[in-house]
Amino acid sequence: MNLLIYKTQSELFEDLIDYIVTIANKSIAENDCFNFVLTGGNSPKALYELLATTYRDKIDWSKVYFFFGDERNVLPTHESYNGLMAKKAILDPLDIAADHIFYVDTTLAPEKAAIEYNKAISAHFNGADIIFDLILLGMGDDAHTASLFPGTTILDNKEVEIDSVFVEKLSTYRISFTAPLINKAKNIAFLVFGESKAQAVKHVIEAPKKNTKLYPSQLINPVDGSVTWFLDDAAASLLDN
Ligand SMILES: O=C(O)[C@H](O)[C@@H](O)[C@H](O)[C@H](O)COP(=O)(O)O
Repeated sequence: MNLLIYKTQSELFEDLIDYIVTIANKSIAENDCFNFVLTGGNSPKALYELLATTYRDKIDWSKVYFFFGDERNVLPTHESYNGLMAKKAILDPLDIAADHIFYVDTTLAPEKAAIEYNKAISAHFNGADIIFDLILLGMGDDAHTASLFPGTTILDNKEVEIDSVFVEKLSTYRISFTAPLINKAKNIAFLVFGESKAQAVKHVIEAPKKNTKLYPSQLINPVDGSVTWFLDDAAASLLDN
């Protein structure tokens, strides 16, 4: 696990973009494509906007395929649909082709949406192992990541797949990558900033004994890949070393 801590968000974004560009260009050079999983939430919006403007010339976007690590159970036109945030922040500005974007079809019931998403992603990987080049993750102040929330059934799903899950505390369904699917990735990057996340960061990174039911982000341990935490000082403020 790599831990990178920054004084400001702009310094964090600069390094995170350099990290993304490096992985993207290596993937494109080796496989002529870059399979990139976006996170939802508020943290990544400015990152996506920077990739689509200041840094747009750093990557051949025609070779990039976009996926979503989780999605809310709302229609694609709803303001809290992660796909809509990404569409506005990066996918439309970069004019990404529709067949390069894998949205979760939330016009379907959650369980069916997860089944269809699994089918679409398996077809994209053409029956090969589903190993993404890079998965971006955020983390909530309750140490959830993607839609792996504390105490939910998806935490026990050991399959490499997308699943639907009822999240009691939100009284809503979510569609999400399981931890085993996330852990297959070549590269995983957590993007976590702000004081409100400091306690969760400490529990996830420094807890002497794991408690993945309580701190689901502890489930993220890539099988062969690497995980890098991009934190600002505030989010890292309770870490010992
Ligand atoms: O659908 C989502 O909301 C995300 O996938 C979720 O896991 C998010 O990354 C965290 O909740 C952090 O969200 P913020 O970046 O808004 O703090």
